[in-house]
Amino acid sequence: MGTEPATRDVRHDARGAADRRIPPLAPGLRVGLYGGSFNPPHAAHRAVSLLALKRLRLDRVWWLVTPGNPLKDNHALPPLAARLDRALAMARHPALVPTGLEAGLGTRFTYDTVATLVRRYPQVHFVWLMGADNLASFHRWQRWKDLAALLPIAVIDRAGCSLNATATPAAIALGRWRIDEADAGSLADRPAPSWVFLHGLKSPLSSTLLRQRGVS
Ligand SMILES: Nc1ncnc2c1ncn2[C@@H]1O[C@H](COP(=O)(O)OP(=O)(O)OP(=O)(O)O)[C@@H](O)[C@H]1O
Ligand SMILES: O=C(O)c1ccc[n+]([C@@H]2O[C@H](COP(=O)([O-])O)[C@@H](O)[C@H]2O)c1
Repeated sequence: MGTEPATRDVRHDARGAADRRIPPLAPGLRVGLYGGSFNPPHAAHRAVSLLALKRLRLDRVWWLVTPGNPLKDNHALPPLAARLDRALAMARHPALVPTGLEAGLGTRFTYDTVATLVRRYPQVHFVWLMGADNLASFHRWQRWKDLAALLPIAVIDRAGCSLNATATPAAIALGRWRIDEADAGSLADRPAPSWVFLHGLKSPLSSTLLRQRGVS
């Protein structure tokens, strides 16, 4: 009886460590990196991932559940372990892999995370995935031009964002490296910078909406 809480803590710590590890990787794999707060995860996260898997011909999509978006106020952000548990429940697909690896690496800025991964796994084809709203604020991300030079990027259309997403500072600055959507299947093999805007998903779902409805 007296040892029960301690035993539970040990198990929790072991789980926590596993959650923060880099998932298994083989050379040549095509891996989408899909960063997010996932507060809470929702069906559009899954739909974006499945669209990217198919259209970009990826082998996996890792959901990088962030310790905290550097541009957001995170005071009410639930703990990483809780968001990861919900992400695992939402993903329900062998190729969708929620992970807390940024907490394990000790990185918070996407540039630092991606720089670490591409350096450690030079034979893996990583692609950054994000919704169109993030393209609109991308020019405020730390070292965003350097990030765009590290790996190809796919931007997925989002309800309310598509009209102006491609007229934003980052989209204009990176304009000459945009490829045709018809060539999306080759994005993972291309040298960076290279990016594509994927239409075909216009989900109005958001974590904000779910929190407002009290669903989270
Ligand atoms: N409906 C959607 N369509 C396309 N992309 C989406 C959609 N919802 C989320 N994303 C993308 O998923 C990634 C993770 O997003 P996040 O976890 O912040 O969810 P969110 O719904 O945008 O949350 P919040 O409303 O709290 O900002 C981001 O790149 C975001 O642009
Ligand atoms: O690196 C940055 O400067 C940076 C600024 C804003 C957001 N990001 C990343 O963008 C991803 C999407 O965040 P969010 O909160 O919109 O889901 C997530 O992985 C964040 O860490 C990264």
